[in-house]
Amino acid sequence: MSFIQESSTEFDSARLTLVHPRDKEQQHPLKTEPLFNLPAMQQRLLQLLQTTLELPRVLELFFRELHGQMCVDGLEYRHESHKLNLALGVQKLHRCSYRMTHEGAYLGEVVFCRGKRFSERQLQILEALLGSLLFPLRNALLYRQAIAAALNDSLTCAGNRLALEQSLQREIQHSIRQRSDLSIIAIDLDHFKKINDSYGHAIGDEALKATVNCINDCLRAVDGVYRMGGEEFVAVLPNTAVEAALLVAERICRRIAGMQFAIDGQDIPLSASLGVATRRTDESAATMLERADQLMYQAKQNGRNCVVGESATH
Ligand SMILES: Nc1nc2c(ncn2[C@@H]2O[C@H](COP(=O)(O)OP(=O)(O)OP(=O)(O)O)[C@@H](O)[C@H]2O)c(=O)[nH]1
Repeated sequence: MSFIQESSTEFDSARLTLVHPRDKEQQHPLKTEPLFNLPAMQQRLLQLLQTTLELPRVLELFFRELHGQMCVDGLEYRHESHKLNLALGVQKLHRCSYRMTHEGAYLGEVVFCRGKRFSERQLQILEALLGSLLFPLRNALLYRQAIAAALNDSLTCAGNRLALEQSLQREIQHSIRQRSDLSIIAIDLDHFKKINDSYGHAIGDEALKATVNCINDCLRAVDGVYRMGGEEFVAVLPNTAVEAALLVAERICRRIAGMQFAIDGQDIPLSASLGVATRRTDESAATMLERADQLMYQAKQNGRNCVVGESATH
C-alpha cells in the first residue's frame, strides 16, 4: 500500500523561511547536496523568471527548471480571487503545498507533486527555491491586476469598450480563418433614467451589476459581455449564426424582464431592448456595432422589452 504524502505549509516572504513545525529542528542554514548546486540554481531562476510578467510563463519556467533538476513531476498553482487554476506536468500522489504570502498579501498556493515521497532534504531545497519564485509571482499578479483594470468596467466587472474592441477584432480574424459565424447583441436597459430618478444612483448601479450577471447566465463560457457605457452592453457570440443569436437574445430579454430585482422588499421592474447583428462578408467591427445599435433602437421604437434581428444574408 502506498503512503500518500500530503503536507501544507505557509511560505511567507517576510522571513523567506517556513512557518512549519519541521523548521524548529532546522536551525542551521541549508547545505548543498554533492550533486546539486543550490545557489547556482537560485541564480539561474532569478535571471530566468525576470524575463516575463506573464504568470503562466513564470510558472512554466519555474517548473521546467525544477522538473529537470529535482524530479518534480507536476506543479499546480491556484489563486481563487484571481480565478487562476493552472496545472503543469503530470499530477502524482505525493504532494506538498505552499501558501505563498508577501507582506500579508496572499499570492496563491503552489503544489508540487511526484510519484515518490519527497525527502526532508528535497523539501528544504524546494522551499529555498520558492524564494526565487516569490517576487516574480508577485510582479506577475500585479501585472494581471493592471491589465484587468485597464480592460474591465470597475462597476460591473464586465469588459469595457477597449476590451470589446480587442475581442471583436480577434473574433473577426478567427471567424475569417475558420469560416465561422460571428454574432453580437446590443443590449440597452429601458427607461433606466427613471430607476435612477426614482430609487437613486446607488440602486441604479446595483441594477447594472444584476443585469451583467443576468446576461452572463445566458451566455456560454466562450462568449463575452462588455459595457459600452451607461446602461448599454454588448455580448459577443463567436461561432454563432443569426438564428442561434436570436434565441440567445430572446433568452436574455426574458431573463432581464423576469429578474427579481427588489430593494427593501419592493420589486423594481427592469427590461431591455436588444439588437442582433451577425457579421456580413468583409464587415468591420465598427459597422457591425453600428448595425447592432440601429437594430436595438428599432427594438426601442417597437415598444421596448423586445429583440430585433436581421439576417446576415441581406
Ligand atoms: N446608476 C447609474 N446610472 C448611470 C450610469 N451610467 C449612466 N447612467 C444613467 O443612465 C441613464 C440613461 O438614460 P437614457 O439614455 O435617457 O436612457 P433610458 O432612460 O434607459 O431610456 P431608453 O434607453 O430610451 O429606454 C441616465 O440617467 C444616466 O445618468 C451608471 O454608471 N450608474
